[in-house]
Amino acid sequence: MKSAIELVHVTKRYGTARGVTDLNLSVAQGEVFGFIGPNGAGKSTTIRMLLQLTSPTSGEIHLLGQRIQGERAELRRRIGYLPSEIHFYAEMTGKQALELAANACGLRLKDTKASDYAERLQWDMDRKIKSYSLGNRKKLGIVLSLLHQPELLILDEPTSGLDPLIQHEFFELLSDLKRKQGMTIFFSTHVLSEVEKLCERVAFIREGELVRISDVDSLTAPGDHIAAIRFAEEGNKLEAYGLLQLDPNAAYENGVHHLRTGSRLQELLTVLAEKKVREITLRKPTIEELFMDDYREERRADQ
Ligand SMILES: Nc1ncnc2c1ncn2[C@@H]1O[C@H](COP(=O)(O)OP(=O)(O)OP(=O)(O)O)[C@@H](O)[C@H]1O
Repeated sequence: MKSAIELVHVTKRYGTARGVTDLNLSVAQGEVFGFIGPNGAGKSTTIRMLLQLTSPTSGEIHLLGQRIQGERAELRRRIGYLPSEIHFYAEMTGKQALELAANACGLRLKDTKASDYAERLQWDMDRKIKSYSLGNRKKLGIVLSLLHQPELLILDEPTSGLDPLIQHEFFELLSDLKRKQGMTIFFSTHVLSEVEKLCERVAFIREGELVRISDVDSLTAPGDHIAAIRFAEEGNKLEAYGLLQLDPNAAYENGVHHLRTGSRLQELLTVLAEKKVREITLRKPTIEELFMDDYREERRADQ
């Protein structure tokens, strides 16, 4: 399959300061790809390079089959971008802002799908921008980013300010765009649970380096669960019942034993079969928890 984004040994330095270091990444056309990392990890730097707002210090970037080198206005027209913070002329209505943007792309607003998108997001484009809540500004930004039917959509922290219902509708819209138009979506966030809902693959970036790229579905092993157990017998049983041997990070809090089974679910069940259990819940680890594991392992390796 052709790639929509290809980073080859991409490094960006700001003077002597780190931006990102030796990124290698390939996003296929039509893929929804999550880009996750804490503040300062290098997400915005990477996005700025994809948008040709800044150049890499070294390495190559290919977008939609073309290498970025110098000014590529034609390529930019095929890309949609939703910035994390959006600023508009306050006295305009949303519709006027859309008209301005449509004209700049050589389009007439009524020939675009703007009103369909606005309806799906329950956004009233006739009000003045100065009256907008954060959520409404975001909605304007979303519609603007989609106005010219881009092949590649780059979203920087797209859901901040959206309430859960609208967020859900926005994700449905993105899934439709992928399914019906084969749009590639590159999605940066530090709200890790979002990528579970939307993305097929995810890359974790930290301190400017990619630490992991993985299919969202295969982030956890089949039997891997987070268990919360309350035994009939009171008190901390982590040692006595051998739970620390199953998971060295197991913890006891307010009468509940928390642990992660990893590949040892069967062993946990054997322990439980011999004890009186009052309550138990099992759930899959979230991406946050998986990410924490990467941190822990690295910290252990550093020590
Ligand atoms: N213009 C700049 N000049 C100097 N250093 C910069 C500049 N932009 C970013 N950096 C540095 O590059 C590193 C990566 O920052 P970046 O903004 O890309 O991270 P981020 O993952 O987008 O974080 P956030 O979620 O906070 O936006 C940081 O160490 C940051 O201080």
